[in-house]
Amino acid sequence: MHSLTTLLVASLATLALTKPVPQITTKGFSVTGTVAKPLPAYPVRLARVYEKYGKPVPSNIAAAAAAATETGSVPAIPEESDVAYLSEVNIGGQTLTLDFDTGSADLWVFSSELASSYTEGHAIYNPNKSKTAKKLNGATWKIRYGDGSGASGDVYTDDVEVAGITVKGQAVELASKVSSQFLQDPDNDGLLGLAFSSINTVQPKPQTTWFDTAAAQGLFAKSLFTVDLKQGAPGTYDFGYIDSSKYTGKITYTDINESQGFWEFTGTGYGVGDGNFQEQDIDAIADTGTTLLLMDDSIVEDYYSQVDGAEVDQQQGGYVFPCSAQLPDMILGIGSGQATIPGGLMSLGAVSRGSSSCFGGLQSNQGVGLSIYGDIFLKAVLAVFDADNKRFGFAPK
Ligand SMILES: Cc1noc(C)c1CN(C)Cc1cc2n(n1)CCN(c1cc(N)ncn1)C2
Repeated sequence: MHSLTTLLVASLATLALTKPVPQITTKGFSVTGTVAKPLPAYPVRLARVYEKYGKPVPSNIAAAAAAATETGSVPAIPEESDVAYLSEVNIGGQTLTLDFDTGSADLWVFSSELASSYTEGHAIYNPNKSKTAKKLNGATWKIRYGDGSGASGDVYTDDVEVAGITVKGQAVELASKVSSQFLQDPDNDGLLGLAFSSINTVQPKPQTTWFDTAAAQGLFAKSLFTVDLKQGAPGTYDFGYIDSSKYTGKITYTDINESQGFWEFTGTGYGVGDGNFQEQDIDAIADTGTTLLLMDDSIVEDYYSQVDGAEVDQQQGGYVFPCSAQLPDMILGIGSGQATIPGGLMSLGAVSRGSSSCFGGLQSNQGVGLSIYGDIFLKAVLAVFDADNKRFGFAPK
């Protein structure tokens, strides 16, 4: 960066830290007198300028950015057989456990607007019991997921706390209808979408995800979150920072294409066990809301051809194999690196209690043309969803 720019940035930095500035609140401007309380955005924006040009962030700016922004971590608790992972969220003083989903962009909840026969066993959100709820008049939503499940209803805004970080005025979509798949899952009180807000289903005006609302309010020094899921054990979602103790080696990044609203990238190929790596473009999304690893039939058939006794079980709806089988590792090329999914993670366990037949973690994407790198993949890595730089990263752990 040549001297003029340095001078400019430095003067901006000084300005931001000394000049009394109007305190922007959600209700517009109010001047806070002579107290020089820099806008959260300034030091954060300044830190980003330095980062953008690959320069070290001066300690006073980094300190100001850190003081003005938030980070947080929340456990991700696996449901039975790791079919989904649930995390606590507080909405207007009410605690629910939601499925954080990087494959969708609606924050919806089981609510007081559902028939009580549908809410048994669930925590529900009742806006009439919240001091901060406001109805978003005229707004409705309706979502359909890849497996045919879905829900619909109307919309309020309220204060939503995730990982100790509170976002004011967040759109909360109340379910007045949910499909049968959700009724079978008593611990799941709804979803918190972490895909791009461009695919939010609220009409007439789509709303932003909790993460995008928080980022727009300048709450994060770095607009990114990490996902650390584990097989049969609690993991974490971290917001605004990368915890270096959660991975080994280095993080490998690949650019994402957000035009479909997903964390979508082009994988570089795959390998089965210690076999040859097959270089091929794989259009993939990183999706915490999908249990499995869903890929093209050719790859699925290649993988199970190396598993003795593996076969398609129509009744179970996919490949099964003897639970005694030694499963090969699955290697996924991403960016300049390769993610290894150990064979032990490539199973969802016995198809039913006591059965010796196990359900494969890798299944067909039914030819939809997109591969879905779901929880089976995410259990093998520390995943970084970096919105600032429009990139997805992974590291061994
Ligand atoms: C998950 C899951 N899988 O088997 C069961 C049972 C569950 C849990 N149970 C509540 C049923 C269910 C179905 C869905 N979910 N939960 C979460 C959202 N869904 C997604 C998200 C997404 N990104 N992509 C595809 N579908 C479908």
